[in-house]
Amino acid sequence: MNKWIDISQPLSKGMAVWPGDTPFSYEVSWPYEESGSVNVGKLEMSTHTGTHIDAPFHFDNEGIKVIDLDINLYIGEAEVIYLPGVSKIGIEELTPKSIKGVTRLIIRTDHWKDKRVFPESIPYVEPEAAVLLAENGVRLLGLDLPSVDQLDSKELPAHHMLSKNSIHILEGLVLDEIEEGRYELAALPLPITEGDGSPVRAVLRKK
Ligand SMILES: N[C@@H](CC(=O)c1ccccc1NC=O)C(=O)O
Ligand SMILES: [Zn+2]
Ligand SMILES: [Zn+2]
Repeated sequence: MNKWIDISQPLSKGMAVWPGDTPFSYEVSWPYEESGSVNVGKLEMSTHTGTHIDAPFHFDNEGIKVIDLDINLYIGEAEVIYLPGVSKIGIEELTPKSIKGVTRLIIRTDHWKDKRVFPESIPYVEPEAAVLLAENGVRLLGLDLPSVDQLDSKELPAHHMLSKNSIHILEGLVLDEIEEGRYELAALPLPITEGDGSPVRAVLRKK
């Protein structure tokens, strides 16, 4: 049996977050010395920190929230494809890859090399690609990038087109060591009832 591989960014102080967003912080707010029996921690973070999923509510006031997401999307068979050096992820880039019948598609670009620094620009998903992905059966798209849209986009066309085509989004994966092929994926969101997104612990196991 193959081992599970962690493809999540460690959550730690000073980690890269979206410019202007809440920095990640963890502290022991009630230390052992005070409580007499336990350390109790306190977290403060953006829901879009590190490896995370977006709920449609993130980009649509009428969209569903994290608690309403189908957990079956985030566990199961996944296909990893490698698109090194691309400036966008469009029909042209996807056509050479066989993605027929793939429910969970994970794209390794290697574009975000130093995860300690937020990137200046990223390859983005072309809205038309969402239709092609949906036609092939994709329901979850995971990437080693902090967004599926250009970083300065206000309209977020890829987020909207993916969502319109029933494709959910998993961002900020660490895929440096992951070869193309068929895997099992688990990347479950936390049950944040009002959530617009959630950090996940994402793991892969080669099939
Ligand atoms: N769409 C990005 C996040 C994003 O756009 C964002 C995250 C935190 C603070 C501001 C953001 N966008 C602001 O224009 C994502 O899905 O992670
Ligand atoms: Zn996000
Ligand atoms: Zn996003």
